[in-house]
Amino acid sequence: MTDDSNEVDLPLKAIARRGAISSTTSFESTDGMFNIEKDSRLVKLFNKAVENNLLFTHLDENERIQVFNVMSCRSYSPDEIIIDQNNEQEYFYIIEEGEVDVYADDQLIASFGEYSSFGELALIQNTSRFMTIKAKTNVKLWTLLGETYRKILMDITMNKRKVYDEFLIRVPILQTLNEVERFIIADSLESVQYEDGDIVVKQGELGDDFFLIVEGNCIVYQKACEYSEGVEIDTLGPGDYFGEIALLCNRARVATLVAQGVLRCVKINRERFERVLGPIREILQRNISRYNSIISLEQLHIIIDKEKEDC
Ligand SMILES: Nc1ncnc2c1ncn2[C@@H]1O[C@@H]2COP(=O)(O)O[C@H]2[C@H]1O
Repeated sequence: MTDDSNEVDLPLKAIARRGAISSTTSFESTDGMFNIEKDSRLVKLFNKAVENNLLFTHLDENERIQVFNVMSCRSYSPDEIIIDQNNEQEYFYIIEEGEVDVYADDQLIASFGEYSSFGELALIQNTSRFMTIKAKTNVKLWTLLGETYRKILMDITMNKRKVYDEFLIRVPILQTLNEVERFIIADSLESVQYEDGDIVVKQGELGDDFFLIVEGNCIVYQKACEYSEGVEIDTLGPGDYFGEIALLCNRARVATLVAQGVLRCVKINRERFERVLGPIREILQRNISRYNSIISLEQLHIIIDKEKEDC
């Protein structure tokens, strides 16, 4: 095995680009490797390799990059053992070049090729993998120690809670929540940024996200019917929210929101919305009637109230 030393010689750089709210922490991985900022080609390769991996889908781009940056590169020749069954360290692997064979008690159980990832069990638990992995060809792969991944995840979570809590505590709609409820929301937030004129949500389209504005403003436009002109009906700013109607009422967006200058938001997807915003669902529903809307939102209320009765 050869450690690709050019990787280690690179200067230590910041591990994550700053998002709307992001936390950057430096880590020294437990296998002695430092953070090495990965170039865009590698980030693309890693993203592709983990695209169907559940353990990465809940991380946003910044968080994934923090994990990628502690991955170490190793090269192997054909037939070289990459890991043997009795090795106590647990790794997750991404193959950049070549192919590997996986054996359990000398039985070939799987083969993996370029851009594939394997060993994700190592990321969630601390048990022996009972697998021997052998290079089939010349192989270049990237490894992540399970322990390092778990530490990063813990640090990301703690940082995110701390950073977001300072924001969430000032959001009017969340005033009734306690600290634990705010932490649950913080864990689910993803930061997004829009440039001046960007359409964030569009009337008539289906949507899956609920937004809180961190910084900047957006203008709310609405049209009375499909063919009429959009009319400016409101402006939203820091601490305001939008996008709840599509999620609460399971219907298309009732307004178009356009960024005015740089707009920084955090968003929660549909799947998490129900779970984390349950405690303020009723307030959100009640507030819909306060909108200065040019289309009737009464109908929506009838639907919501009916749903409540049915429950
Ligand atoms: N006056 C308004 N009328 C309707 N929706 C509004 C208004 N002001 C802000 N909005 C938000 O615009 C959002 C557009 O997407 P949704 O329909 O999901 O949810 C809507 C509300 O959150």
